[in-house]
Amino acid sequence: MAKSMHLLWGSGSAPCWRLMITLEEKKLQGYQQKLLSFEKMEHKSKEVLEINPRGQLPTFKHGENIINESVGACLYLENQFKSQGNKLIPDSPAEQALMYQRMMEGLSFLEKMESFAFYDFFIPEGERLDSALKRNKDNLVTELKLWESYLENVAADRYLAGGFSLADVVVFPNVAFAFAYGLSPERYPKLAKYYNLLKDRPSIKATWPPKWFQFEQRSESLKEI
Ligand SMILES: N[C@@H](CCC(=O)N[C@@H](CS)C(=O)NCC(=O)O)C(=O)O
Repeated sequence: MAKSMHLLWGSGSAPCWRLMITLEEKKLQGYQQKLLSFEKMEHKSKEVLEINPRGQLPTFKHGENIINESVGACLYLENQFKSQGNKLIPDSPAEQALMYQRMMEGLSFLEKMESFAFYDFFIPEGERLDSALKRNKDNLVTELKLWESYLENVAADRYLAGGFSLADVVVFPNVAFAFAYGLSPERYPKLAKYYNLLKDRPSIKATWPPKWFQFEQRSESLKEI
């Protein structure tokens, strides 16, 4: 089954990582995969563009079914392989609602983090403004405080929506990204606790990005947050 799956991915990409965690959780090891380099612009190669006209990673195919959007791919895999591996969508309506809520909020979380951490990369030199960077920083602090409150009662096997779920699949890579980029565990203790509770989970450990920083000088960019 997994042999008919093809994944093109990039190291340090949260969207790629969430899909790879899902593949592990659903016991779909053995899928075909290729690590591409963002620095070498391999995400814009013919190999990617043929499957994903956006030229983004992940690029994913199951047989003839193309599903490149990472959250869509995670939902697809959970639906196609419901009874295989770990169940990632809870049955209880209350937990399911919370899971979908946090899973989709995880996308805003990543966007806010990237808007600040990669400001210089996204905005050409002549267009950068201190005021815009400050606004992005303030937005990120507000966002991080929100997640601290969501994780108020985090404990072993009590994550974002109860047991481990697609909410964690989407959000954990963001949290790991934040700490990899220098976020202070003292200022964000609940996020740190969540990180420590999940970092050794087999699906997460097995797929940990071999390389975080495409741009070494940005590796401390969240230190002052
Ligand atoms: N919506 C996509 C976004 C994927 C995405 O943003 N990938 C980034 C790497 S993290 C990428 O390939 N960026 C290159 C580009 O957009 O040109 C998903 O969640 O799968």
